[in-house]
Parts: sequence; C-alpha cells; structure tokens
Amino acid sequence: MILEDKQVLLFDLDGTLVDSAPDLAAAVNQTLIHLGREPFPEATVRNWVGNGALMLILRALSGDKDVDPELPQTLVDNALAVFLDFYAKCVCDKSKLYGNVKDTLLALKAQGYRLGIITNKPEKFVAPILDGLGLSGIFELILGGDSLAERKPHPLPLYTACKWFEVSVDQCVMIGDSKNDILAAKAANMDSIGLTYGYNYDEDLAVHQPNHLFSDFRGLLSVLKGIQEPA
Ligand SMILES: O=C(O)COP(=O)(O)O
Ligand SMILES: [Mg+2]
Repeated sequence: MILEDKQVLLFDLDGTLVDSAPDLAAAVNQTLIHLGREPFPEATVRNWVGNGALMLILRALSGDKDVDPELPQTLVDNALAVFLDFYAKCVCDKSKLYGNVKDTLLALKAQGYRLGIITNKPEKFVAPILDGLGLSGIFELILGGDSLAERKPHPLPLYTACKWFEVSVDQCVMIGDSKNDILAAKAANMDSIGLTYGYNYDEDLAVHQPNHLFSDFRGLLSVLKGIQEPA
C-alpha cells in the first residue's frame, strides 16, 4: 500500500543509513581498555546501540544490554567522557553507508520530499558522519539524542520535526531500524517504515508492526511515490 500525501521523511541514522557499529565498537573498546577492562566483540556492541551514548556506555560497563543498577556514578561519568573523546576521533573511520542509501535518498529528494534526521546519537557527531559519507546538504533538519529533553522512543523529536517543517503528523513518515523508531512513530501517531538490516537488539522488528518493512533501503521507493503537484 502506497503511503499517500507524505511530504517529509524522517530518517534514523545508525543502523538505517549508516553502519556505524565498527566505529562505535572501536571507541567503546578503547574506553574499556583505558579503564583496565576487557573489550567486547563488535557483534556484541552492535546489539547495545540504539538508546544513545550514555546507554551504550552503561551497557558496556555492565557487559550486558540490561544495565547494572549499582554502577558507581563517577565511573559512569568518567567512562562516558572518555568514550566521547575516543569516538570524536574515529567517528567516520570505518562507518559506511548501507547499500542503495545515497541513490535512494537523492531519488526521494528529486521526487519533492523534504528530509530530516532523528537519531539518538549525540547531535555533534551527526554532521561529521554525513560529511564523511557524502550526504551533507541532503537533510534540512538534524535532531540528536541530546537535542531535546526526550529522545526516541518518546515522540517529542517527531513532534518537534513536524513543527519545524510546518506539516502535520499525517504528512510525515519515520524510517528506522530499531523498535525505538517504530515505537516513537506509534506514540506520535505517525506512519513508519522499518529496515531489517540494522541494530534492533537481535530482536524481530516485525513485532512492532511498522506500516512497511524492507530488507533493502531501495524498498522505500516502492511505497513513496513522490509529491503530487497541486492541480
Ligand atoms: O546512537 C544510538 O544509540 C542510536 O542512534 P540511532 O537513533 O541513529 O539509531
Ligand atoms: Mg538506528
């Protein structure tokens, strides 16, 4: 079923447009080694991505997706600061666009859609990644995990984007790889498209019932047909 009357496409970043896990895992492991701890395989760290930098570090210090509630605050503060420093130095070293992302984004833009990014990643890292991967200038709005008082799965970033683009919730679609994206869309009463190749804690994204689910980014073109010019 075609998603009619859409004007604005809101994209998640990590796991949707960019495979950023190699650089995130490198910075997490540099942090752990700096603290005298054991590193984890990239495949493990990948499943901890999705709720922003602080949660990534809490999971890394806990060695598990479920955070140890007893972690000392000073350790957490120090580890987060060390991680942010390491990540700033390698933010786009090994990160790559997923297949068909750039061509599809350009095709959607050419069809008249306006594009934004809503990520849980700290905002300051987004522009260097987009620049490094040849996507600068494509997105009109970037909201990071620290841009507002709430982040996905809370609907606030989605509402904020609607307001910024001066469109209604019905005119937007949220596109992402994680349940946080789909749950935020549902909470905002917005349509959503899921992508199965990213990071979703090794869980099945279909459970959250996005309007459409694709294993290839190019799938978007089959349900978004471009903006109709007024007659
Ligand atoms: O950095 C994260 O934790 C997740 O970022 P995302 O919202 O772009 O997937
Ligand atoms: Mg994501």
